[in-house]
Amino acid sequence: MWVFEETLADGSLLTKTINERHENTKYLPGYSIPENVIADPCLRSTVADADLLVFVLPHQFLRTISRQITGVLKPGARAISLIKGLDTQGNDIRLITDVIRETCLPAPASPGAEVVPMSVSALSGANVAHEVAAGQFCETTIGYHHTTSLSEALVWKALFNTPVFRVSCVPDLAGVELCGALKNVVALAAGFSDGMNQGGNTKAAVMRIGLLEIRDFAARFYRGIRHETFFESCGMADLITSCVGGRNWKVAREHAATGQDLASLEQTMLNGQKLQGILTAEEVYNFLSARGLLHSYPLFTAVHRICIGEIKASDMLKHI
Ligand SMILES: NC(=O)c1ccc[n+]([C@@H]2O[C@H](COP(=O)([O-])OP(=O)(O)OC[C@H]3O[C@@H](n4cnc5c(N)ncnc54)[C@H](O)[C@@H]3O)[C@@H](O)[C@H]2O)c1
Ligand SMILES: O=P(O)(O)OC[C@H](O)CO
Repeated sequence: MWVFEETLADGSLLTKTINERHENTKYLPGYSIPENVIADPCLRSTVADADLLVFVLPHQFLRTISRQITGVLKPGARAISLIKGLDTQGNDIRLITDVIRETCLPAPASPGAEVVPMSVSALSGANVAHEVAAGQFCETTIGYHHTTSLSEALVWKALFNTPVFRVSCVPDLAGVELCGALKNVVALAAGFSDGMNQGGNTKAAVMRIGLLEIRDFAARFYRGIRHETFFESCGMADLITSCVGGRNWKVAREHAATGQDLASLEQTMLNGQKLQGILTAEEVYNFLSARGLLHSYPLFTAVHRICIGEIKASDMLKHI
């Protein structure tokens, strides 16, 4: 397991602490990591011989790591993304799995041979990390490209599925990824609603409107989106858990209740963890704005405007 190296508050290195204590004391304190998982600060040596690569890091760091590993990966290696976010190029939005496929290239099978890009799937679901680590039952969804075969996804299912982590596979890669990324924007909206002391009816309305915007966005801009995907764990279920106890929800609630700015709250409340919703709201806003479509996504638009201080959280409901 590659771990971004950090010096902890007591002066020790994060990788050394993980390997000696078998616990990630900064990001997942209180849970044991199996002894066969070794934290390695060297990205290239970690990935060099891997047949299966699991990408799970805040999406803003992906392009930096892909630059370091391209050409090092084993020919025939496959990847799966657990990242909930999007990538932007100017005013264009890219799926994270596309970025991995295009920028993390394997070495050629023999000198001079054509480089064959990796097959990349996505896993996303109602999977708040500490609950998964505690072994509480949950479900998750693996999305594979609708033009490829189920056998690709079954490799990943064999790796991830357990009696308490139940995996379903759907031939809708874009749908699974978009649900995972866009629910973070809706979770911010739900947090603003709760922070303003609105009740369950209002929050339910915010979540419903948010789910419609997610579905509309996916269907408008991507091919092969399946209606059923929104009822998988990656859809409705992740939206619910994120709006009930996720970090985006928590920080947004605090912002609406106290008026403190979101960036400082992210720092003080999350101890180095990152909010994905603020960045995703900005990316989606720029993408929609460039296409003259902000009016079709009032909730996504209002969330970004609140994040940049253009409107107040207390005015959100007027805008949606
Ligand atoms: N935490 C959850 O409950 C959860 C659940 C499901 C999916 N996800 C998704 O998984 C992805 C990662 O989330 P997370 O919660 O593990 O991370 P996080 O938000 O807790 O961010 C901290 C992580 O970022 C790493 N990091 C810090 N600086 C870095 C850098 N410069 N380069 C590379 N890595 C750096 C840290 O080592 C640490 O692993 C996100 O897309 C998130 O949406 C998270
Ligand atoms: O804590 P959040 O808001 O990043 O959400 C965590 C997971 O994505 C929930 O499935």
